[in-house]
Amino acid sequence: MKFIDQLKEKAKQNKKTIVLPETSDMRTIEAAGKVLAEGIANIILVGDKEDIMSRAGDIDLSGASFVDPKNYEKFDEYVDAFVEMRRKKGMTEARAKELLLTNPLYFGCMMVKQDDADGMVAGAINASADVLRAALQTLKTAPGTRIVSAFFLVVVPDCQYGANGTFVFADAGLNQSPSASELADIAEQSAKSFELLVDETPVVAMLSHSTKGSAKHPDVDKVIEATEIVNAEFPDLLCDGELQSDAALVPEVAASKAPGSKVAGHANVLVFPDLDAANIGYKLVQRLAKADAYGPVTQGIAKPVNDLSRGCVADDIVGVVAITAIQAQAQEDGRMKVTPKER
Ligand SMILES: CC(C)(COP(=O)(O)OP(=O)(O)OC[C@H]1O[C@@H](n2cnc3c(N)ncnc32)[C@H](O)[C@@H]1OP(=O)(O)O)[C@@H](O)C(=O)NCCC(=O)NCCS
Ligand SMILES: CC(=O)OP(=O)(O)O
Repeated sequence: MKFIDQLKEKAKQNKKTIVLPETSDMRTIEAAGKVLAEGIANIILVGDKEDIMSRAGDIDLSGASFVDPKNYEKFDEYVDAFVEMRRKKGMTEARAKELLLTNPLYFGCMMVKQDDADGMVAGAINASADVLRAALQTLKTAPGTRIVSAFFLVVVPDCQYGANGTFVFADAGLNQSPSASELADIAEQSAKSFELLVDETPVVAMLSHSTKGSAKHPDVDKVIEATEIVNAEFPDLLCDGELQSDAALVPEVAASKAPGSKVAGHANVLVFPDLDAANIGYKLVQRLAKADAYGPVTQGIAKPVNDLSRGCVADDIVGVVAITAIQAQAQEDGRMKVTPKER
């Protein structure tokens, strides 16, 4: 079975309700049809039902729910809740009304916040910053979480590295210049996400342009410090750094560059030193190695809201919907809990 089909099967076991706010986008409509046809999740489409149905053509959306902010019976409830939570940030009733009427990202996040949906997926037509800001402002971090971060689940065809070519790439979507402490949090979160989605032991490489002292630079020092934090706080987690990506992935290179490392040559969770490296890296692998790349999937938000690349195709959206449903169930079960140590 293809890896993505395993994720879909997992999602089907506990059918969740996922809201898709970007209904002016045909890939989103196509994805909604596929999710419904395959029984992966229940779908809420935000917008005018007639308009969406007319654009859907042959795509069967008969199983979807449609919610139009303009005439939704809970609209005023959402406005009140939004004002209440953002009052200290200067939110007024008029501004909240306007935002929830005109910006489907905020409306979708409020559906999740108010428990009318289990998760949201967007980002096919909106920039990541806009999707993530709406989620962070409304849903906030999960208890005990210091930072929210984002990863891609990358599935490389015909690849013997990682978990049969499956990897987590982090943080490829959110934190632009993480500190050593933030990188350590990203590593812990990413290991948990890998375990949840791939069902294999995470092997975490803290990536750098240096392997075990081969280069000296403050950027390298940051990765070394992050690795030390992870190893001190999570001694059971297989994590090593600083490693170049060839040393992280290829056993023969690992043997010469990082002899004795339990991680080098076997990594399946790749923690990049910053967003530039991670975002550029995942797109290169996606486009040059023809990998599937699902995400950016967030980790650490109180309830799952996941992003997409504007370059996505409908099947990417379907995959992220399945991942969102799995995360929602895991959060409900308390499987994603973190207990951060004081630093
Ligand atoms: C996500 C992002 C927009 C947040 O930016 P920001 O300037 O902190 O945005 P805001 O100030 O509006 O923050 C919104 C809220 O999120 C919180 N927040 C921001 N980053 C956070 C993080 N990593 N973890 C937890 N909360 C965070 C802020 O504290 C703020 O909370 P508040 O409004 O309740 O006080 C910004 O980090 C970003 O643009 N990241 C890069 C996204 C991107 O372009 N990715 C590349 C393509 S995938
Ligand atoms: C994740 C990402 O890079 O998003 P976009 O391609 O939309 O900028």
